[in-house]
Amino acid sequence: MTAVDLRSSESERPTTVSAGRRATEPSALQVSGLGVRLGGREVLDDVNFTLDRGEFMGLIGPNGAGKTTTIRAVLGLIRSRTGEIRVDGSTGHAARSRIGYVPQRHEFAWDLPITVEETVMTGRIRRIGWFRRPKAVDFEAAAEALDRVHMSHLAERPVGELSGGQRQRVLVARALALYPALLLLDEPFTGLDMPTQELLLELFQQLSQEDKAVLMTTHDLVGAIHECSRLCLINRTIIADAPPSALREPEAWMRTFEIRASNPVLRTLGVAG
Ligand SMILES: Nc1ncnc2c1ncn2[C@@H]1O[C@H](COP(=O)(O)OP(=O)(O)OP(=O)(O)O)[C@@H](O)[C@H]1O
Repeated sequence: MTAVDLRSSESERPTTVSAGRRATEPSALQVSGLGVRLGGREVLDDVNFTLDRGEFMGLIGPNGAGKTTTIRAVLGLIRSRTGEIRVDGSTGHAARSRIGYVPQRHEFAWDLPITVEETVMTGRIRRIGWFRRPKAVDFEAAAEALDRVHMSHLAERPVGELSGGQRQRVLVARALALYPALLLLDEPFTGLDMPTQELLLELFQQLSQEDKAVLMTTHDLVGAIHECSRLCLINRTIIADAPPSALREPEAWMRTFEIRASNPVLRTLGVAG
């Protein structure tokens, strides 16, 4: 059985401090020399990056670049061939169990006969303990998380009845119910209308300003350039890692997406030569 975390809800809640890593504290996430082989192919090779609290990082690359694989490796869901992953300075399972993870929407079993609130509560299952009942602090955390995604009014609704945008918001609340210091988002905007994208984007930015570290994979390049504080361009390995303002030259984008200098997307991104 998973150990129950006895911390009170007060101690779980983060204090809001200014963004940026203090000299004495480890990075929220440190990926060093990560290599992953899947199906006999080298999917990731020597991937290196760090993510500090206060940062909102976009992990960007073409289909099959290894974005989801990177997230799955950080979560410990797949075995890496080389390298080391540290969460809050630790390689242990305990640190990983406090990562907030928002999977791609289709990965969740939406036909489960449970309500929105119960779905959010599944995000705290390790803390509650398997086969134990949630306590007042768990209900408080779930309510707070639902409130942050503006879904409190649908708490009693069966999840199977929700729209795509509402489902995405529930998945975000499920991750937030754990009060994570590190939040991993796998393509959170796919198929969402603009108001829902705006709501979530604003929330992710707020979370990073609340001293959380936020990592998002996305195919919305323009959105990432405008909204993320840092971008990692990946194609099997990290090709560039910098704030968007420092990625004004087309070469790194061309290498990452394997496109020519004449590709109009470069003009859309404002990086054409
Ligand atoms: N279980 C698996 N077995 C074999 N190969 C896999 C497996 N999972 C992923 N791959 C391969 O690993 C590579 C990286 O996949 P990954 O899903 O990480 O890419 P991605 O950057 O997230 O792509 P997308 O933008 O299409 O979601 C792909 O070539 C994919 O086919």
